[in-house]
Amino acid sequence: MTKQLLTEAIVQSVNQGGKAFVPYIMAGDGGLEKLKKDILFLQESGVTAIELGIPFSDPVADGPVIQAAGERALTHGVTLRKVLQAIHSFKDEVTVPLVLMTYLNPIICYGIDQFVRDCAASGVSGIIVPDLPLEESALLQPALQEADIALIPLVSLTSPVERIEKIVAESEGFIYAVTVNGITGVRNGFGDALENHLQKLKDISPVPVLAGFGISTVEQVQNIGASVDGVIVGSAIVQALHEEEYGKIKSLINASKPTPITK
Ligand SMILES: O=P(O)(O)OC[C@@H](O)[C@@H](O)c1c[nH]c2ccccc12
Repeated sequence: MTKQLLTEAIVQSVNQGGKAFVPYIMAGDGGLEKLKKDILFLQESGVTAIELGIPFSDPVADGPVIQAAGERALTHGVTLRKVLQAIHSFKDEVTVPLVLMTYLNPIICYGIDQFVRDCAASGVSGIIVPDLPLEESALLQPALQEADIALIPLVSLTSPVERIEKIVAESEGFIYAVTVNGITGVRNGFGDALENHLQKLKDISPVPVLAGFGISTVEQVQNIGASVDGVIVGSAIVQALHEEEYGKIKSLINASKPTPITK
């Protein structure tokens, strides 16, 4: 699937009167056999796209829930290569865009060109590399361009305006607006400056803006979603999948759908 389809999927969720909902899952949490089941469950439950995390030994941006999921996946012997092979094996059944989230090191070990070719062959439409600074994006960009895969930029709350403008100008797929300073994980409140920040991003961005980090409840999906094109929910989904609380996942997804008119 191409990067245009990723953007279109988000736009479509918004045009239908709701918001995009993108769950983050840790590939291979519970073993790679479970990956297909998880992806198809989320797809059938109405998600817009799926962010697929690759387990890594040194996940510097990750909080305790995702770290623990990564460790479980690593115990199952999950690697970047195995994840790409797995999604390749069932790609004909996947209709939602997949965004791969991996740190830079596994990509370098894999070989950049081979990595991008294999992502394209497995139907990946975007990648997120949290430890790749904008200044180094040329490392991946030519190969990704060729393969029609988006490099999704992360914009933090503390990025200065000039930097945000630069990131936004080069953005593809969507912009990942990080809602808190710090690591991933469930949080109860957000800073006062958040709504303004998200609004500003939306005003200047040519691609959709999705907000992520610390979104774990139906209310947060609705409240944060209201300022942007959609939300990304990681830790809450990872935990619920681990505990097989499928109803909880469905209600989070439903919170992004158009609200029925009640008389
Ligand atoms: O877990 P949270 O707080 O819901 O945040 C989403 C996040 O988990 C997911 O997008 C993600 C997982 N690892 C990352 C590393 C960097 C940026 C983003 C991520």
